[in-house]
Amino acid sequence: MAGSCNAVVLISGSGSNLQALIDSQGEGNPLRIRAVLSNRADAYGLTRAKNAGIATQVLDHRAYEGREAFDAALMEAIDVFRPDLVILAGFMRILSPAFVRHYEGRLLNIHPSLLPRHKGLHTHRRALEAQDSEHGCSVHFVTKELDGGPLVIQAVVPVQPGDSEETLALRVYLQEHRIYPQAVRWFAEGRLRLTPQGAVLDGETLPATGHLIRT
Ligand SMILES: Nc1nc2c(c(=O)[nH]1)N[C@@H](CN(C=O)c1ccc(C(=O)N[C@@H](CCC(=O)O)C(=O)O)cc1)CN2
Ligand SMILES: NCC(=O)N[C@@H]1O[C@H](COP(=O)([O-])[O-])[C@@H](O)[C@H]1O
Repeated sequence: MAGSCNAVVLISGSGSNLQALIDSQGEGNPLRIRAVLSNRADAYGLTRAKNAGIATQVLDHRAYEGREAFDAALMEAIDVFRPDLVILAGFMRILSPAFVRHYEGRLLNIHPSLLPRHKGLHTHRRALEAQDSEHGCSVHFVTKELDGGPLVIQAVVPVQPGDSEETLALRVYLQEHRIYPQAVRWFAEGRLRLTPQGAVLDGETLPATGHLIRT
């Protein structure tokens, strides 16, 4: 990664986290997003990438016979760009063990909950149904355990009386757009890495929560 950190971003939807990462480039940040790949052709994130002059490609998972076949095609498409880092930014497919093995240690994800609470989908609704007083978002290294990889950063947001899924999601999004660019920049600068002991930042193993931010 001499000088710059080549990244490929995987999306499935709006791409607001992708936009935050695009906007974080430059100003001494070694991050260089070389391509954006989506499993959905209607993902608005593809438009964001094109507007930023970034290469895009769609691989529709429904066109493949099973998860492993899709993941094999995805790896082939990703490796064309020889990435130092693969970033999941609202990518809504569970990745096979073969995919994770291939990229482990250079594969990050952002999840809209305070992991390990509310792994999986529909996290804002589940936080409200559980009457959680706090919610938030987590950046983690991706492992074969779904949403179970070592945490890098978490941002905590309060759940407010009368919150709907939409109002809570907006509050979480604001923090996602802060913590993901920060975590990615740490990796791009060579400060963040995955070890058997967990996520390590500047030589120090991070706590189980990762770097915790309270808003
Ligand atoms: N092996 C891993 N794969 C993925 C991880 C991970 O930690 N390990 N993180 C997810 C991201 N994610 C939550 O942060 C997530 C994405 C998708 C799903 C899911 O159930 N997907 C369904 C399809 C849903 C759809 O198409 O709308 C599926 O793949 O069958 C759960 C969690 C990314 N992958
Ligand atoms: N389990 C994965 C998951 O739910 N990821 C979530 O999808 C949204 C994508 O928004 P975006 O496309 O605007 O970045 C984000 O809230 C992200 O945390």
